[in-house]
Amino acid sequence: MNVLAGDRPLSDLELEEKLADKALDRGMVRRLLPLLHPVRRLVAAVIAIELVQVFAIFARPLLIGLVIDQALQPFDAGLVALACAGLAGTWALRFALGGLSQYFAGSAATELLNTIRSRVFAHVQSLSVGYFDRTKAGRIISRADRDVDTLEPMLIQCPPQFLSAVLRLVLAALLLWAIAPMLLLGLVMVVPILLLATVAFKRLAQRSWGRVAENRSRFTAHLVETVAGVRLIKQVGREAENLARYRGLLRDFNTALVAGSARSGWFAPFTGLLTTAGLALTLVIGGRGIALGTLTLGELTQSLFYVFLFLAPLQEFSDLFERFANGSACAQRIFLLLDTEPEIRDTPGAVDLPRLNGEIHFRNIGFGYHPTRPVLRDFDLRIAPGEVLAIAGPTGHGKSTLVQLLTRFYDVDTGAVLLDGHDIRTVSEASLRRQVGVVLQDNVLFGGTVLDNLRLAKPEASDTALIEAASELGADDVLRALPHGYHTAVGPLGANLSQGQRQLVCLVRAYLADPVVLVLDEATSAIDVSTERRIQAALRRLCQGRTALIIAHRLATIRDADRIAVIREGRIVELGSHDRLIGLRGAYADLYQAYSSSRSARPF
Ligand SMILES: Nc1ncnc2c1ncn2[C@@H]1O[C@H](COP(=O)(O)OP(=O)(O)OP(=O)(O)O)[C@@H](O)[C@H]1O
Repeated sequence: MNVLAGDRPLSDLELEEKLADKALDRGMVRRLLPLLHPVRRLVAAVIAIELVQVFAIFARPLLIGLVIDQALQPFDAGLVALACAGLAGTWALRFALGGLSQYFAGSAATELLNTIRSRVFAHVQSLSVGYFDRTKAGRIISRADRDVDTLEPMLIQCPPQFLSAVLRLVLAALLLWAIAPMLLLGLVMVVPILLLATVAFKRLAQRSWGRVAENRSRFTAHLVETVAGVRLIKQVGREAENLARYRGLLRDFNTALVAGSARSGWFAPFTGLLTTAGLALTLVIGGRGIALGTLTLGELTQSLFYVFLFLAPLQEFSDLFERFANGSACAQRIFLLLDTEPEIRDTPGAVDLPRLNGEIHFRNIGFGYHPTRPVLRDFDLRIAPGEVLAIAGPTGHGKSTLVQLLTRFYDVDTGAVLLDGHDIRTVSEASLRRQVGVVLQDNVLFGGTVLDNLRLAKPEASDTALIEAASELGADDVLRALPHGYHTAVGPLGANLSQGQRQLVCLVRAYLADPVVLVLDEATSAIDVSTERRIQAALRRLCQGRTALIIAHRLATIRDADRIAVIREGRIVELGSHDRLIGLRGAYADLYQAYSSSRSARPF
C-alpha cells in the first residue's frame, strides 16, 4: 500500500497525464461547448439578463450628466425628480434581475454538473479492473467530484460575465467617442499593455492552477488510502509517518497554491494602476476641453463614469481568466479520465455465451501484470464440467491471477481461457458474468440490509425466496440471529457483520445467481469453528452440480475437492486427488505436512 511506501516515482499513468495535458489543450474548447447544449436556454436567459443590466448601468451616467448640464442652472426640480426616479428604477431593475439571473444560473449549474457527474461516474464504472489496480481511488474521486465542481464557474458564470464585460467595454468606448474622441484615444493607449499582460497572465495561471489541482488530488488520494487502510496503519504503528507524508503533500499543495495566487495576484494591482492612469488622462484631456469650451461639466462627469465602465471589464477579465484557467485545468483532467478506454470490452462480433456445460480450459496461458514480470507461464489446465478443483500453493505464485483471467478482469497475454471451447475474449462480458459466479476474499457487501445484498444476485426474487435460498445453504439461523435478522443494515462495505457472516451472505448471493461455473477465492481470516463448519457445508452445497475453481486456504475445502492443482511460480507442479498427491510425497505433501504441524486452519 502506498500509504506506507512514502515517496515514489511517478507511475506510467501520471506521466501519461502530464504528456496529455498539452495535446488536450487545443481541442478542449471544442469539447466543452457541447456540454452546454442541454442548458443553452438557461445560459441564454442569464446572458440576456446580464445585457439588460448593462443598459441599466449605462443609464446612470446619462441621467447624472443630464441633471448637471440641464437641471442645475436654472434649477429644474421636475427634471431632477425624474432623474432620481430613473436612477432608483435602474437599481430596482438590478435587484429584480439579479435574483432571476441567480435562479437561472443555479438551475443551469445543477443540470450541467449532474450530467457531467453522471457521465464521469458511468465512465469510471465501465473501466477495467486493471485501471483501478493502477490508479489511486482518491485521484479518481478528486476528478469526479472537485474537478467537476470547478467546471461550473467556467461554464455557467463566465460566459454571461464575459459578454457583459465586453458589452460594457464597447458601449463605454462608443459613448466616450461620442462625447470627445480625444478622451477615448487617451484611454486606448493603455489597452495594448493590458491585453499583452492578460495573455501572459492566462498562460501562467493555467499552468499554475493545473499544478494546484494535481497536488490537491494527491493529498485526497492519500486521505482515501488512509481511511481504507486505517487498521493496517494502526497495526504497524505508522500514524506519525503517515501524518508526516500527508503534511508533505499538503505543503506541496500549498506551495502550488501560493505560487498560483502570487502569479494571479499581480494582475489586479497592475490593472488598478492602469485605471488610475486612465482617470488622470481623462481629467487632463476633459479639463482642457472645459477650458476651451468644447466640453460641458456634465459630459466630463459622464466621461469619468465611462472610464470606469471601460476599464473595469478589463480588470474583470483577470478574474474571468483565472476561473477559466482553473476550470480548463480541471476540464483537461476530466477529459483525460473520460478518454481512458476500458482495456477489456466486448469485441465487435462478441456473441452471448450459450448455456454452458461448465468445462474450463486454461490453454497454454502466459500472463503478467507488467510485460517484464510474467506471473503465469505455459499454464495449461483443463477442468471437467461439474468438477471441483482446488488450487493450492505458496503465496504470490499466481493463484488469484487465475481468477482474474477466468472472470476476464484481465486478458491473457498468450494462450486462451476457454469455456466449453469458447474463447472468453470472443463472448459478451455480460453473458460471461451471468454464467461465471465469483466469491472473492474481500467479501464486499454494499450498504443496505442483508436482504438488499442478497437481492443483488436475483433482483426479481421475493423476500421468501431469498430466505429460502439462505436456508438451503444452511445460513438461515446465522442470518436470522442478526439484530434485525435479514433486515439488519450491514454497514459500509458490510462492516457491521463479522467476517464469517459476510462470507455466508456472499455464498448465498452466489447460490442465488446460480452460475454454471463458480470461482471462489477463499477468505483467509480466522472464523469460529461453528461458522467454519457452516461455511464448509454451504460451500459443498454451492458447488453441487457446478464446475468450481477454488483458491483454497482451508484443509477441508482441499480435501473435499475432486482434484488439487499445486502452483509454483506460475506453473502447475502437481495435479491430482488429495490421496494421490500425498502419495507423491512432493510439493503438496510438504504443504500438507506444514499445515498439519502448525495445526492452523489455513495451510496455503
Ligand atoms: N493487480 C496487480 N498488479 C500488479 N501485480 C499484481 C497484481 N495482482 C497480483 N500481482 C502480482 O502477481 C503475482 C501473483 O499474484 P497472485 O495474487 O496471483 O498470487 P496468489 O498465489 O493468489 O497469492 P495469495 O495466496 O497471497 O493470494 C504476485 O507477484 C503479485 O505481486
